[in-house]
Amino acid sequence: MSDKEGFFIKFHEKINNSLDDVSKNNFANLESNSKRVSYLFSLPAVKSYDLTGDIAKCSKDGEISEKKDLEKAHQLKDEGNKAVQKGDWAKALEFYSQAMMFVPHKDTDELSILYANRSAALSHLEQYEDTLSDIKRCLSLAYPRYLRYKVYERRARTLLIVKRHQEAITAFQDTITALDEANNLNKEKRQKMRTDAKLMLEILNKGITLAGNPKDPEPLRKTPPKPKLPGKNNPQYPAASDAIQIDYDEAKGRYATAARDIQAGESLLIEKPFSGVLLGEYSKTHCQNCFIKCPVPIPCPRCPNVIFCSEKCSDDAQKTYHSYECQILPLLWKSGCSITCHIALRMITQHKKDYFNEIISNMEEKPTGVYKSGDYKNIYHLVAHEDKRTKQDFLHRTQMTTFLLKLLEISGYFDNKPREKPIDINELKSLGIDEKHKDDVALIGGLILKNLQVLQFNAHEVFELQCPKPRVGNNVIKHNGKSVFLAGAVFPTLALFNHSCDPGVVRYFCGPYIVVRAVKNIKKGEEVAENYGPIFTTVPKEKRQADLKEQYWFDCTCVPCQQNWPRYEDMTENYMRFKCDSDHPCPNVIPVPYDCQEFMVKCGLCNQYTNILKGLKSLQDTDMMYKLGRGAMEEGKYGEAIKKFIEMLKLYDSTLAPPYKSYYDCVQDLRRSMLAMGNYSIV
Ligand SMILES: C[S@@+](CC[C@H](N)C(=O)[O-])C[C@H]1O[C@@H](n2cnc3c(N)ncnc32)[C@H](O)[C@@H]1O
Repeated sequence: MSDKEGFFIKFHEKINNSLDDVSKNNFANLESNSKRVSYLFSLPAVKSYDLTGDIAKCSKDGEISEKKDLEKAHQLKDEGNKAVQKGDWAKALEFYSQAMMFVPHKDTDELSILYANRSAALSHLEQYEDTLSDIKRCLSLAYPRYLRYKVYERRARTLLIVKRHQEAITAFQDTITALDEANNLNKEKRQKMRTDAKLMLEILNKGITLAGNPKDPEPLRKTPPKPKLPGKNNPQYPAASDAIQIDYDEAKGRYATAARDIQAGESLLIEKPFSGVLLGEYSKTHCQNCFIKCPVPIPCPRCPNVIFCSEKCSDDAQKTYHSYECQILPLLWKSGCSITCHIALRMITQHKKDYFNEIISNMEEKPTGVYKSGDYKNIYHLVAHEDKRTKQDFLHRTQMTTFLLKLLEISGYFDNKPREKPIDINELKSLGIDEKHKDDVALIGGLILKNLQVLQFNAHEVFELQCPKPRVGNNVIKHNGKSVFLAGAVFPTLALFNHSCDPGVVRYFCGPYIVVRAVKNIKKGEEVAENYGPIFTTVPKEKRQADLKEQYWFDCTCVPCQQNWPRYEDMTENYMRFKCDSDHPCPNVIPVPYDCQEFMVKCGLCNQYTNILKGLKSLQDTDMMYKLGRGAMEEGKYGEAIKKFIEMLKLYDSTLAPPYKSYYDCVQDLRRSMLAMGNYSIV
């Protein structure tokens, strides 16, 4: 194990080895999560466990977390200024952004200067909405009064470019007023700026009067709009459309089915995660709160560890989880614990302790009523397979819980007082938690242990497409992007969908929202299944089944598994799979060779005849449609491509039964075109 991997695995091994058989047996007899956690914490070997040795190995000079550091901020600002002198505005933007992350909270004047400098870089890079945002931030801080004329003038000129003339008038007026305090400017320069601003005011006022005093256009949106389901939502499961219904059976638990015929392309579910956590390696490039890439970040006021895309995301995080996680994040990352551990912790830090104290009394009752994505009780009742767990499994997860609880204690969570100062390694000399938090250990520890079990089966990866830089004059071709795993999250309604090796849906992300769309036509009453990893077109049945059993603890009985469908590369194209189109609905498939001379073929099941000529005629145009769809895709016209692929699937479905290659070519391209609608970044 390298230090880079952290100490979490070693920690488990050591704790495991330090427990005697009696303790392990006692533990095995415990019947609730909270008893398991409390018991482990009562053992001297656990209480006295010293974490400092483990941590020291993976921290530089015993430092656990990076601190705000004005000197470092100054160095980075200087680099930014040098980049400006070379005219490299993109580099300047990067350095100023990095510098901001290290400015201590109290040094608001320094931060305001960085915002002002960055607004200049953004203006040169023609990112006008960002320029205006940074100017606003700069002015809301302690930006020196004698310099304010500069940013007011930049604001005025930027507003002119984006044609917000009414606002530009105010900004020019502010420039003139601010010039009174510009005591660093010599008289002539000051006078010239004043005259220019007055002239602009005259021109603007005249223009606006002539145009009939029109309203300014709305600012351009920086964040993607919240996606919306077309049509009606399911009243019981509002994150899903009314085309989805949730059914239950003893063997499969809950699963989604089609409440009516669903057309390929339909949006079926849009949901925000109950909890989601960005991977540590993206904490300086993507928003901690909504996971979108942010080239113009705003820093956390207290730590240099994370960035946010907007004040809204920053506020959401600061008011909840991040105030507690701020100081413990580096330790969490360095420990090498999984993203699942971090989500289990976030599910706690996003609410105050009192919230859990209030809801715990009726937690075991099955939730009824509207299934809301923000309701912890729904998460608590997701599949955890508690009855199938071994004592070793419980012990392992309870050990994870002890570490997370220790971090919570250090974070100030139990005292409802977010920690301000960085962690001192000596605080980790013992894993034990102060006696006064005994009840918290039982309550919150029990919930973390439950979260860890639930997340094992119900968490999803959050990804974005990383697209290569386009050649000059080209569109960004997003379907060629690489899917990159950014974060982990739990989506409570999506977690009710079961798996199939031939899934009916695709999922992608718009900001923090997951969007689930049909990639096939699905008949009323049929299952709407998603995919947990292995797909029949690429992975052999034995491997799919083994992986699903190991990870999700079920035996897959989907149609491709039952009928042993061939992988894509093994699909033969020497016959077509006609659907029996007798008057009585018949599920049979009639294999017809390509060189078949007859046009009426008999079904071996219902003995009725199917007119294959009619079917072949309807498929005549599919080759051309596919070419057009692919062509649109290559030009980045994904809406057009999707339309063509959907039309094709309709024709295929009216005649042939999968699996066959051209059907999966079409489904695959439909899937790729839809993925291109989601989050992406240029690399
Ligand atoms: C994300 S949950 C899906 C919803 C779950 N059925 C429920 O009742 O809440 C994953 C779990 O559902 C069950 N499951 C998923 N797909 C299945 C399938 N194709 N057949 C049987 N069980 C399945 C397994 O128990 C799996 O661990």
